[in-house]
Amino acid sequence: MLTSPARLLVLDDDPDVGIAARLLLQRRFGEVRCLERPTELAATIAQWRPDLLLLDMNFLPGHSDGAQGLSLLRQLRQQPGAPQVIVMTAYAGVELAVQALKAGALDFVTKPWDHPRLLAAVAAALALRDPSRLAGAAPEAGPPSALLGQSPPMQELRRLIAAVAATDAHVLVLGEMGAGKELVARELHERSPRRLRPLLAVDLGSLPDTLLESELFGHRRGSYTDARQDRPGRFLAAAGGTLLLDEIGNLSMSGQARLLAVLERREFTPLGADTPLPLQARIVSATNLDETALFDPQRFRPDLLYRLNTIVLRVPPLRARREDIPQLATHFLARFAAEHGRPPRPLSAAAMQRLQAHDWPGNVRDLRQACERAVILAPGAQFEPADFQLEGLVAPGAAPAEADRPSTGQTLAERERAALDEAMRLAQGNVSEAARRLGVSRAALYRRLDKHGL
Ligand SMILES: Nc1ncnc2c1ncn2[C@@H]1O[C@H](COP(=O)(O)OP(=O)(O)OP(=O)(O)O)[C@@H](O)[C@H]1O
Repeated sequence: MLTSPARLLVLDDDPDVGIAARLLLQRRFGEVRCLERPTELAATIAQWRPDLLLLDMNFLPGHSDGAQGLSLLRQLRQQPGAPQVIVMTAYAGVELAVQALKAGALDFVTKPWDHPRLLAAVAAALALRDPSRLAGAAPEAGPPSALLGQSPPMQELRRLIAAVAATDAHVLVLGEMGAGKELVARELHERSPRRLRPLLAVDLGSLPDTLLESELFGHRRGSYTDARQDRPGRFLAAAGGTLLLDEIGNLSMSGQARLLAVLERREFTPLGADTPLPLQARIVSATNLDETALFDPQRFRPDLLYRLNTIVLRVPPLRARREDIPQLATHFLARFAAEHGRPPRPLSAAAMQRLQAHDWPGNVRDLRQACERAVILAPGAQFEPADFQLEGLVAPGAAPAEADRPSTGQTLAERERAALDEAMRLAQGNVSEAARRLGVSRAALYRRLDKHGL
């Protein structure tokens, strides 16, 4: 898509910086003008109306505290219609970056800059101002979708993702474990103007209450005994990008209260800091709690839910979209064959039927794992039903084969425990390896091991 060229203004007392910025940015984004003195800034903005200002933080020789840049930034924020600002400094510590963001900068880069980093920051800033620029500014940045499945519910989900991606609305992703909630959050980020900034995820289920604020809000050096240096929290690190709050349903009541305060005020205060910072990350939250539990006020604050669920994306369980199974299975089998150095092999018709008939209580993650196991263990030239070891399978209208007969009365919890046991055994106790085999994060595995007392 063609978009109108952007207007970029660079203010830096070093003319070489202006030349370098023009060489890098002009061809890609539009016109670049350079100023060396802050006194020319107001008139240039008024007359030329730039979309974005790249602002040096120090103009007087020997100064490195960024005070001049900060003061200019504050003045600019008072002016309606002023451009977005990315600050540049050779002396960026977290301290100055934090102050600049607090004063209203959208982002910061250090000099000498890293080209991809500066290009990404500029593209993201322009896209935030005008999402239609994204396609023209960085066509290679949008990867093909990783979210497979052409069933009607998946098509509907994709349509919703496309519709909300360009907005800043908070999104709540609901679905059973392993259904693809994190992948949906990634897809949302990748389709959004924020995709050139980070997508960060915090697993609230494994984060103790005591670490919640430091992790999300960050802290200043000395704010508590172990805080030896400043640490930007996730809210700050995801500025301009997306923050996925995973397992939000596991957040304690006090954690819920603290999160609510941030979302209401759209600002947060790092531990030990005096003034708040603006919340510039888009919040996407996810949970596998079912909706009855989530709407239980004893468990989850309705006022927080109301903030989080501006848009709700429901990821259907795999058993509700069995027509997606062939595509997913074929994809996983090919991928794991390549990964494990095995030749590609077809699925027999019986195996495909078997996979489609299975209920997949652990959803796509289960299917993925069954496919990896089959790739490693299957002896024949094609995959047969028994290669997937689907104990517990009851194909509708069909008696299960002897080898696949369900182990009597096993509950989901028992099967989860058995899967954990098996993964830990195969990984010889190595948690990272076991987590990889199960397709979950280390934190999620620890939580589940803990739940089962393993
Ligand atoms: N539609 C899909 N297409 C391709 N891969 C998928 C799809 N859905 C899920 N997966 C894969 O299945 C695995 C589980 O997905 P994901 O981690 O997104 O699930 P989740 O719902 O967030 O799980 P949990 O609730 O346990 O955290 C991942 O490896 C993911 O890449």
